[in-house]
Amino acid sequence: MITFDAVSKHYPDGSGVSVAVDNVSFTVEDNSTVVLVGSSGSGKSTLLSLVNRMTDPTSGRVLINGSDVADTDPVRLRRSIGYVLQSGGLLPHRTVVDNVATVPMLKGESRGTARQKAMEFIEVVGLDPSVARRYPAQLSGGQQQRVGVARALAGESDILLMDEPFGAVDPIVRLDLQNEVKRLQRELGKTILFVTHDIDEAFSLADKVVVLRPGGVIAQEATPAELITDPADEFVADFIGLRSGSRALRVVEEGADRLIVDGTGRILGALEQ
Ligand SMILES: Nc1ncnc2c1ncn2[C@@H]1O[C@H](COP(=O)(O)OP(=O)(O)OP(=O)(O)O)[C@@H](O)[C@H]1O
Repeated sequence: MITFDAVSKHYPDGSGVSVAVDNVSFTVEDNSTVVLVGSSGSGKSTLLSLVNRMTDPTSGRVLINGSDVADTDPVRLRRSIGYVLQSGGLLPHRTVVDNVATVPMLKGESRGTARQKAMEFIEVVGLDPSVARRYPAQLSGGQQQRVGVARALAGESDILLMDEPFGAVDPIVRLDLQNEVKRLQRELGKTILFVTHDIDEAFSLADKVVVLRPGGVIAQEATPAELITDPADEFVADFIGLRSGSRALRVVEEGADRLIVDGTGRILGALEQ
């Protein structure tokens, strides 16, 4: 479980400070996916970077399974947490298998064992084993992102941090990758903190969505169904697009069921009773 406990992060800004995250508290339960959404600059990436200590908070604490990350060596912490970035972050001069094997090797596995493990994760993310000997530049964008996910999984951490991981791939591949993340979460029981600008992606992946407003403040923390049926205020309703175009979502009662329907009449899902 990841716990943000009254976390703030300020950066020096000329003569004053700029507030990236302001007194944020929420938890990511084990085996669940929490998605952070919010306008640009609302502190989403900063919140992720506080978990693996790429940044330290100005005040407050981030806890993993009850232990303050401030008490863990940052390098060890980073090796123990999977991190997937939009750019993929693959090493261009290493083959796919060696990219994925990097973390197991850093953790002390022999090259042979690390490569064997890497091959397993390459298959877990749905890549053909034949891509293992290629270099990142010889892969499509979607394949590169799968390698990024495989590399994050190869650390064998329960926790995955994903910062706009599918922002640069086309919509069809993106759907595919989202389904892959859902499958991995189900099958491998991961605890995932995910950042996206895409509200459909958030609704598709999240057990819980945290909507941030400018200034790094939580506007609402809720399940997708709660956000749709009971947005906290106009900012949230506008942000999730409740009142615009084809996304004008509404709840329709159909006998005993409560269905979520979009502006074109398409049924998107059913609310739990
Ligand atoms: N290293 C830094 N030094 C100074 N200010 C920073 C630094 N990193 C982030 N900020 C500021 O903190 C605020 C939050 O940034 P952050 O990248 O967390 O937002 P975000 O919600 O992820 O944005 P985006 O959606 O555009 O990626 C922004 O105002 C940003 O300019």
